[in-house]
Amino acid sequence: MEESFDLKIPNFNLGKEIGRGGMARVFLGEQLEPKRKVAIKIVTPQGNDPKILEDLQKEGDTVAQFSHPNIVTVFSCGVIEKNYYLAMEILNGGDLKNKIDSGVTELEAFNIMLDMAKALEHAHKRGTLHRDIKPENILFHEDGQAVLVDFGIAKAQNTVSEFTRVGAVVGTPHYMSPERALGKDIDERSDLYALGVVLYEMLMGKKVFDGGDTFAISYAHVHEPIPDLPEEKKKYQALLNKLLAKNPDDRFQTSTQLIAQLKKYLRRLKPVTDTTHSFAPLPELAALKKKSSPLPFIITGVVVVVAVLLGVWFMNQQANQIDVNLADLTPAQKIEMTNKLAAANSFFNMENFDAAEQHYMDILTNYDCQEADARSRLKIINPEKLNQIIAACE
Ligand SMILES: Nc1ncnc2c1ncn2[C@@H]1O[C@H](COP(=O)(O)OP(=O)(O)OP(=O)(O)O)[C@@H](O)[C@H]1O
Repeated sequence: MEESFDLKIPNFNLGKEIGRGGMARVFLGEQLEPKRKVAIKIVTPQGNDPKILEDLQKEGDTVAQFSHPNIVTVFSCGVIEKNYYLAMEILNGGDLKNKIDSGVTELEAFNIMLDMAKALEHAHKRGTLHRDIKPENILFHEDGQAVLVDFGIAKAQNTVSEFTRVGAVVGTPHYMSPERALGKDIDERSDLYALGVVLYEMLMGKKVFDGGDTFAISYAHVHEPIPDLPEEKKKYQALLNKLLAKNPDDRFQTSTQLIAQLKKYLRRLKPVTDTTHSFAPLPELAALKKKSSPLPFIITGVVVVVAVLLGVWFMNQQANQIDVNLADLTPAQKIEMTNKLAAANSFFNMENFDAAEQHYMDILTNYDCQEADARSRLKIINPEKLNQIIAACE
């Protein structure tokens, strides 16, 4: 892909083409003052629609105001001879689409999610939606940091009718929220839905709804149930369900809420990625559960783990903040929680305190209503409360 493009942009030299999208071509280039290497995207709207150029310019100006490590840095933008150009930093670590093709670890997936949620938080707080979250628009620096690109294109494409756009311009309805597929107004929760689709794809290596034409896929986003993750990834099902809820009111309402949740998952993923066994599925759980009641071990385990973790600090806290809404647990959830308690106990019994603590945290994260950070979450581990939970599950 070494084609050149004969367009004179003041203060820039255009180099070779490095990529091509639905409406745009991207070139390497050089800014003359201040001197630096740049990537230059050039959009030539079909039919030279001045409204599209106007929208692109508006969004380019908006994104140029952003200053965030996970949003592409824009140096300059403008319209020249009915072409829109955008000069930006070069991102030469590839895109997420390619990364998914070669396999993404769970830790990588959650780091990318966190980077993207932070990018969206920055944009949303400034009143800008992305509207076209997809793996192709998530690029990487060489060091692996994920960067969100393509805000301007997304907004401008909205000037075209949704389905025309999907069919003819963007070419994919795969990341489209149900409300968007229905032609309703969208807000930041629509971007978060799309990010949920990206999470599914990173975890499973395939799209959440695929097959059929644009309308079939859009229909699936509106009506088809969220697929079940396989057993070894079940721990992410609740997060996925919240991201991909059909009703925006059932999703994370803000990127900030999502960030808090992702940090919890990352805290649990990070220490265990090198020791595989800690997060591994536990096929022996059912047997363990039959052999012994976890109750006495849990109580002892919790006391020791908490004491080790928090020591005197914890002893000074009167922890009684947990608000487990047992009435809301389904029978299946109760069984799942009992299994988790058995797992926590068995790790504790094997003196694998790290893994035990991971499981206790998992239980608390999934079955309490607190949104506090890990420190205050640890405060709420107290034997009496866990005792009540266990009793209610038996
Ligand atoms: N800042 C950049 N640095 C390096 N490569 C880039 C940069 N921006 C885009 N590219 C690459 O240029 C190609 C085209 O980019 P573009 O954003 O138009 O693609 P796209 O998102 O696939 O298209 P569309 O948004 O129309 O579906 C992609 O391969 C992309 O990875």
